[in-house]
Amino acid sequence: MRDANRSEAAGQAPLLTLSGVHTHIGQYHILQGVDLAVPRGGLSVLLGRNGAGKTTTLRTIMGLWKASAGAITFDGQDITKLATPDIARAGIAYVPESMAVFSDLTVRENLHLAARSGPMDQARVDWIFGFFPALKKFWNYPAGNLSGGQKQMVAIARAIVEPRKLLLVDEPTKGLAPAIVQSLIAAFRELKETDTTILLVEQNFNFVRSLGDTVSVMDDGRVAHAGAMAALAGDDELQQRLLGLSLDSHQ
Ligand SMILES: Nc1ncnc2c1ncn2[C@@H]1O[C@H](COP(=O)(O)OP(=O)(O)OP(=O)(O)O)[C@@H](O)[C@H]1O
Repeated sequence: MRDANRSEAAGQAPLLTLSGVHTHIGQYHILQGVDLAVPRGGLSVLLGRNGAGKTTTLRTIMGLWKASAGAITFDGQDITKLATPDIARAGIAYVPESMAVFSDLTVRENLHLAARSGPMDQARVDWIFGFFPALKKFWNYPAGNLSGGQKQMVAIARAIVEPRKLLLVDEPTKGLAPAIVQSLIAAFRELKETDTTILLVEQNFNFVRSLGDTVSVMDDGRVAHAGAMAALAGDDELQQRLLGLSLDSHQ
């Protein structure tokens, strides 16, 4: 996001707010009062060790799990009780960890299927090529032939082939080789420049330390820390305290 816009955003209400959100999955009480704010226009990161509740938070925002208490407000609208298709229509796109990509279809066909309101808008496709140039190169190739990082780009492109206000991405680096992670960092950097608001779930701190504007760290179904990424990135002791084991195992 450009600096002028970023300082403008500083005075604005967050695009997405979770206040005291609880989620039960069956008999398990997973989210235990999540407070989270995603500012407009930047890249926010949700960190935390395995099982902290990051994926459950994304799924609760999307209405795939229903919040049992608390409120979720998106762009001024209470979306806590909306059905998932209505939440998507309100302007939130979700890229799950499993990357919803059709391997047998070409990159073009993958994006075409994701454009629900009609034919793809060529100007928007060109905009996507601007930050994911690999997709232009492999436009007519089966998506199954692409590398893991490129498939991740197809999954993200599918989510934003139609305009969205907020993009939720769950652990895009999972299982990817370091060189491919580098190309994803470059792609996210370009995507940020387009002013798309992004909430990125990650365990790989090195992937997000230079990308994130703000960061929230989850532990045991709650947000244990929230602030500027620059503050966490520059404070080794805070990283150790908040991320401890997950940092050790992912560096
Ligand atoms: N379908 C389910 N049924 C029961 N428990 C679940 C289910 N899905 C998640 N959980 C539990 O909820 C807790 C939070 O899981 P979640 O996937 O949200 O964590 P996470 O922070 O995304 O972890 P990871 O980084 O491992 O994906 C974990 O203890 C997990 O075992």
